[in-house]
Amino acid sequence: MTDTTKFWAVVPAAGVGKRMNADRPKQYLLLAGKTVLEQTLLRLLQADVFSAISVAISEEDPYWPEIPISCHEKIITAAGGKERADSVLSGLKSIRDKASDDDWVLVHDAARPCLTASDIHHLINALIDDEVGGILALSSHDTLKNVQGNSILGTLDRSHIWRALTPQMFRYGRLKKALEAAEGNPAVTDEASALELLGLQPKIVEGRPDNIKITRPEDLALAQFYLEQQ
Ligand SMILES: Nc1ccn([C@@H]2O[C@H](COP(=O)(O)OP(=O)(O)OP(=O)(O)O)[C@@H](O)[C@H]2O)c(=O)n1
Ligand SMILES: C[C@](O)(CO)[C@H](O)COP(=O)(O)O
Repeated sequence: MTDTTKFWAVVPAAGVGKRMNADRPKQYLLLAGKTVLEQTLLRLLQADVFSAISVAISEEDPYWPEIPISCHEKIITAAGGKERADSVLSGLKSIRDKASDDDWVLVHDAARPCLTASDIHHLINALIDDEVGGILALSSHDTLKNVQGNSILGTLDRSHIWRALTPQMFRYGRLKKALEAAEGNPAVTDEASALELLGLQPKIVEGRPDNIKITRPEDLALAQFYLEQQ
């Protein structure tokens, strides 16, 4: 890495949060006195490593202009897309005049507010000299079953099954090209899967188990607990 390499963050925050069954998108629900999105952005800013943070916001979003952090000097707003991958690509395009192809981009879900600055630096330190990049992930502590309907077909080798988290860290140019090549592909639910489609093998870096994604109603209380413990 040259000492001119910069770090950028892209935060997909344009989802509707269907599984949350709330009166607003989950990134705008209150968590420890702030919105989920503000908590997430504060975590990224606390890492003190990003040249800028591009936040992909739905064009129907009335909440974003009302939260003070949207005016932060390091925050850039991008238009969200139909799927998460489209929002991430839009975020990448919003910094194309600033980022170099060899700069690192960390993509982090708005819905993961319990990320710690230490895990951001853990991921960067682990991959800074890597050829491809990679992701924070969690190994499984449970027995894993291959299931069809409600029947068990067999037991999986848990050493080969990891749960992908975010941030996911890749070089700007390669990530943008991979997502452009994968546009419209529903199998691309994270950045690593777009790189995999190019035949690359992103690395796994074990992350903290409290870096949960707020997805269902019960996740909010768990996130509150984790923020209180950190
Ligand atoms: N078109 C989309 C869809 C999702 N996201 C973001 O991607 C992250 C992870 O996605 P997920 O947990 O699936 O969020 P939602 O799509 O909002 O949830 P649901 O599937 O329950 O609607 C979230 O921060 C979400 O805001 C996005 O930026 N653009
Ligand atoms: C990117 C991600 O957080 C990795 O686990 C996850 O795939 C995003 O949530 P979604 O429900 O797949 O959109």
